[in-house]
Amino acid sequence: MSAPIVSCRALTKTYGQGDTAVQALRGVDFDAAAGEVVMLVGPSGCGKTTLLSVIAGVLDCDGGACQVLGHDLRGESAAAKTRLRRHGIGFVFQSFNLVPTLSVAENVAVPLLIQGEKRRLALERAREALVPVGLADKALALPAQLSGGQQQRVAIARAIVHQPPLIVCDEPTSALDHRTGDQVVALLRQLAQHHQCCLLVVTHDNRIFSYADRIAEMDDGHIVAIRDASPAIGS
Ligand SMILES: Nc1ncnc2c1ncn2[C@@H]1O[C@H](COP(=O)(O)OP(=O)(O)OP(=O)(O)O)[C@@H](O)[C@H]1O
Repeated sequence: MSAPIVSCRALTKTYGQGDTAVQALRGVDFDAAAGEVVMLVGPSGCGKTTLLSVIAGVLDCDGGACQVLGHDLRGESAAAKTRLRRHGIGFVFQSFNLVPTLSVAENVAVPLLIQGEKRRLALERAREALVPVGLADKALALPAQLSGGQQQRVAIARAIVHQPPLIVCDEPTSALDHRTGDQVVALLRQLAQHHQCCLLVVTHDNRIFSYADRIAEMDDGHIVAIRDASPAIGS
């Protein structure tokens, strides 16, 4: 197995307290390695987004252990987690989350600018990142001038521009039609493999399962099964 990128043991997370408490994670064991695509699936409310958010250092867990990129997240300060997110993790969301007033290239440059890269160099690298997603000619466009599939490809360029070893995606295809969603996930898989990064995808979309190496099924705050998937043809 390649280098471990994520390792969770007996992970627990509860929202709220007392009568209104919701135990979203009830002891999750989960591992993911460099170069693999793992999809987190399961019924609504089973804890997929919570698990992804803990792994991405966006949410704190209450119990158990969570190692990401060699960092023990339970022992990390908020500042250290912010650094980990900025340098180590790329994010792709259901609703693209592009800044409407920035050009496509400026949107892609955001992770580099946040890291402190000089604007000229950041924009140059952003334009380079638009090439593999097929949008080099849209660098100066505004997000609203692009289709949904094109906007998600911009978001993918933004997720990979700083070459993070981990990319997390929450329902990346749910705002897209089937064909476009398929293309977007094929592209994500191809780029993740090219950069040997670990790709974690929360999804309800069983049409994209064939792009996973492994599928982790969640139910009621647990991972109840992990199975190998058949990788998509041509990957
Ligand atoms: N901020 C919050 N405050 C309170 N409860 C929450 C919060 N976020 C999630 N929950 C609850 O935690 C449980 C797990 O939610 P989570 O969003 O992780 O599930 P999910 O599997 O991603 O669901 P979906 O597929 O519908 O997005 C659910 O019962 C949900 O209602």
